Order: sequence, then C-alpha cells, then structure tokens
Amino acid sequence: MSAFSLRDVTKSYSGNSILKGVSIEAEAGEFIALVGPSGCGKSTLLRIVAGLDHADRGEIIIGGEDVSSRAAGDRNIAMVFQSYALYPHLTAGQNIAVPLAMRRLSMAGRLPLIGGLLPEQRKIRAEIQRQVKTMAASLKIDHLLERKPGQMSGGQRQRVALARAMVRHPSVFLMDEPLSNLDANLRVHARGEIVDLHRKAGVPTLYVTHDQSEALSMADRVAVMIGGRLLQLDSPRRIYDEPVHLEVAKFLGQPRINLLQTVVDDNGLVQAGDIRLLTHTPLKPTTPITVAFRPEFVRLARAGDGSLPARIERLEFLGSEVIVFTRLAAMEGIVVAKIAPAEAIGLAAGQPVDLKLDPSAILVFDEKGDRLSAEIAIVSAKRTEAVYG
Ligand SMILES: Nc1ncnc2c1ncn2[C@@H]1O[C@H](COP(=O)(O)OP(=O)(O)OP(=O)(O)O)[C@@H](O)[C@H]1O
Repeated sequence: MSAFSLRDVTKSYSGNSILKGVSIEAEAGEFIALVGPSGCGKSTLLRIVAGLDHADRGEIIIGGEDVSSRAAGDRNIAMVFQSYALYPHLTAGQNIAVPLAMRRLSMAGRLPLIGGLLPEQRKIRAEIQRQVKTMAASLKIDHLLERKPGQMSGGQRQRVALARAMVRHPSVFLMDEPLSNLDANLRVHARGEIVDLHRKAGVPTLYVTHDQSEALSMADRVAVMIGGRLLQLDSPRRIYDEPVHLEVAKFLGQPRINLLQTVVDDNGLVQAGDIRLLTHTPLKPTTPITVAFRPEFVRLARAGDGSLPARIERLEFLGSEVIVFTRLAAMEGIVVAKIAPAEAIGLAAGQPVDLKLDPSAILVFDEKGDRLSAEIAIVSAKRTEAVYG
C-alpha cells in the first residue's frame, strides 16, 4: 500500500486550469521533491493535500484512507512553510508544543493558570514538555526553547518550525520551500539536516522547491511539474539523464541543456551539423526535431580534431569550472560547454575549435517535446568512420 496517493488532482481558479490531473503514489518513508517553474501549481497542489484548499476533482489517499473531504486538522499532516509561520508571541518551546496541546489538552487544560491546577491535565502537560525537550534536543535547539521567534536567526527559526511539524509524528510531511529564506551556506547545511531528520523519522515527505540542486540532492524521487501537468516522476539520476520530455530536460541542469533545431530529411534521416541520427520510429520528412545534449558532455578539441566545427564566442570562469559559449560553423546554433579550468588554458574568444560529443549523451525530442529513441552517429565531414551510441 502506498504511504499516500494523489489521484487525478484537478483544480481551476476563475476558469484558469491550474492542476491538470496530477497523480503521485508515494512509498512508505519516501522523500519526493516537487519542482517546476514559478506558477506551475506546486503550492496549490501542496495546499490541496494539506486540506487548506479543495480540488475540483481527484482524491487524496493517506494510509489507505480517502481524506479528500476531511478538514485540514483531521488529516494528520504536518506542513512547514517558507515563512515558518511561528507564533511571534510564543517562545520556541511553546511554539513546538502547540500541535500537541491542541490535540491532547482540553479547553480548560490549555489555560495557563487553570490548566496547571487540574491533575490529569497537569500530567499531560508534563508529558508534552518531555516530548518538546526530546525533539528540541534531536534538532540541537534545546538552548533556544525560552526565546521568541524575533530573538532567533533564520536558520534557528527554521529548525523550530521543523521541530513543531515533527513533534506529533504526522502521517505525511509537506514542506513548501522551507530553505528559501536562508543564505547559501546555511541552505546547504540545512539540506543535510532535513535529509537526516527524514531518514530518522521515516515520514513520507512531499517537498516543494524551485531549486533543482535541492531537489536532485535530497529526494528519493523528483516530480517535475510544468504548466499544471506532472511530466515525470523518477529518481534524480533518471530525471537528469533520461528526461522523457523536452521541458524536463530544459528545466534541469545548469547551464541549460544545448538544443539544436532541425527537421527530418527526405530519406527519414535527421542531421544537425555532423550529428546524424535515425529514429527507431519512422518519421515523416520535414518533421521538426530537437537534438539535445548537456554542456558537461561537450569536449573541446583543436580545429580539425573533432566533429562539430565552431568558434568560441565567450568564456565564463566560475572557479571550479569554465563555461565556454561557442557558435557552430555548419548550422545556426550556440553550443555551451562546461569544462575544467585546466582544459580552458589557452582558449580565447574568437578561436576556432572542434566540439567532440559522446553519441550516448545525445537526446532527441519530437515536435510535441516527447523523447524519441534513436540511433545516433557523429560523422565528421573529414572522417569516414562513424561512432554509434
Ligand atoms: N487563490 C487563488 N486564486 C486565483 N489564482 C490562484 C490562487 N492561488 C494560486 N493561483 C494561481 O495559480 C497558479 C499556480 O500558483 P502556485 O502558487 O501553485 O504556483 P507555484 O508553482 O507554487 O509557484 P511559485 O514557485 O512561484 O511559488 C498561479 O498562476 C497563481 O496565480
């Protein structure tokens, strides 16, 4: 049984279709990152799962039960927002205790003075305090329990929000960009902390982010949503290396994947410069095709030694790598290469080079953006042999 399932979740706002039948099945303890460009519907989907908004169609199943018509408070879901949503007038300890107090204490038990006088409620309060302290210790925030949110750093507030979400052992964890208010160094550190916490708690998690490195590094599987449709749900490696759709290929990777536009010729063959390919499904002549390959698979060779002649337009030194922008000689198109600084020594703008490509790294997409399986050869005009991938 899946830990949670979203089935055909569909939503429109004022006639605008925002979610177009999104389905996700999460395994027990799985960490799924939901990524996509701004406005693709990520937060809307999360709010619907949390019960803060309602779908027009579709089901939310948690632990085998359909919770679609249950109120947010009855779904046993914990949510961490980008803003952390801590109560500013309560201390960290009181903030963490809120979900436990709401569930376990009676109305009278929650009142500061009266609650302390009722023996049964006093016992529950002591147990809540114990749980808050244990959770705070595991997140290393025990020294902050008496502080209010205004007296803490962004990273500390984020940990208090996580502690508050985890303390009641939810069935599902939802996180909406929980790291986006942290600076770059703290973000990388906090990524590791969240992954560790997730591993220890084993609660299935849906994690929304627009940061692709966060998604690829943290998740068991990545869900790529574009324009309200889930285009691919797969392991980070497959999402990156074997995108099923051009939009997925374009969304992931920095710098962006190289794209060359071409058409099927009269013999059913596709040629982009010296890249020649034959798709496994025959295509009609003049069908538009996109040939794609990632910058890290482009190597630079001396002019005459590779297969795709080009000229260097610009180099960007980024410390651990150099981004080289080249313009192809044989056809329209800019190809970007990502190389090690040592390989860039002696390269300069204006210089002619040959680009070398591994045929197995080349992806081919049809005009609808669907990936095609193809036999690919790189044939230099100067060389007779072809390399097949
Ligand atoms: N309550 C609402 N009423 C009308 N339109 C809404 C409402 N909530 C969201 N939208 C619209 O739905 C679309 C998706 O919004 P959503 O916040 O889900 O996107 P997102 O993928 O989370 O974006 P971001 O990465 O920028 O946070 C947007 O065009 C937004 O304007």
